Amino acid sequence: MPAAQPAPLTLGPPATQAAPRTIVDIRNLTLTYQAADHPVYALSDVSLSISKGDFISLIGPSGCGKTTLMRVVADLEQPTSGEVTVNGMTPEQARLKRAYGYVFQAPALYPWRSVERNVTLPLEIMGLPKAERQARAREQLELVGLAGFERKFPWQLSGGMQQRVSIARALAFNPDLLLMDEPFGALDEITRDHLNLQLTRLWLSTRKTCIFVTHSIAEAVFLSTRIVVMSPRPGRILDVIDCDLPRERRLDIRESPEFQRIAHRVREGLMEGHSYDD
Ligand SMILES: Nc1ncnc2c1ncn2[C@@H]1O[C@H](COP(=O)(O)OP(=O)(O)OP(=O)(O)O)[C@@H](O)[C@H]1O
Repeated sequence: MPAAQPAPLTLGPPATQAAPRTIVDIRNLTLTYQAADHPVYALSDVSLSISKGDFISLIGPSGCGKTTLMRVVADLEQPTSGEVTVNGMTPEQARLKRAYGYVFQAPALYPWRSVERNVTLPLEIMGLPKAERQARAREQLELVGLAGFERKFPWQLSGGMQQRVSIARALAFNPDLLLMDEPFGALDEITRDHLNLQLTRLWLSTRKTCIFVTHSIAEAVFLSTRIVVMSPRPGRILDVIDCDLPRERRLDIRESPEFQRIAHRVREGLMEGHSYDD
């Protein structure tokens, strides 16, 4: 009998175990924050199942709980009631196993570390050898179109480039799931178009499961396989819309009748849940 091999570094379920098709399962999730003087009803009875390879956008009015929902999946908030599993694990287990990468609204890079050393930071914490850290960082920086920028510092890059560095950092430890909280919200429209294109290519080549928060209907339709439309607070799911456009998307798909039809349905959902009287 061959000698037992040392266990490989597990970044998700063990390789021998077939990956579960459902990556994120949310059942009857309710979350109430206890603010100083009153409860804040952030989420009410949210149920959603996200399959491997899905690109899900969460869209809804400001304050409807989109970030809260992502933070529950990431084990950064605890639900008041309901169940959430990530890769078949509790959010806490998934966090400890580094099952997801998280991209915040602002790039949150360390200004004193080079681009490469920002990307290698989570790998340093995991204790990977230097050569492997560098190889992985270079690979991820190439994926986000930043090959050649390894030695630059964040302050030498544009906002869009900084956000690409934070995506590379989130991908560096090869998580199954990528959580992105309005990563392009602060960028101008042309840069945003460019990053949307790059993100679809990245998603196509890596087949990561993505949850993406946005306020832009066009961005949601362009990127997603499914769009989750949420109501004003307390956030509930109003509609889940399949985006059955071809997976390989160019920007001019936005002119197509099918794209317009989906965008219209998202807009209708948002208007239905929202009062515009004031
Ligand atoms: N730690 C907290 N304590 C109390 N209330 C909170 C806390 N975090 C968020 N909230 C409130 O919960 C609600 C949902 O917030 P959340 O940030 O999830 O909304 P959002 O849909 O992501 O908003 P936006 O689109 O503006 O980013 C808001 O009313 C917010 O003020």
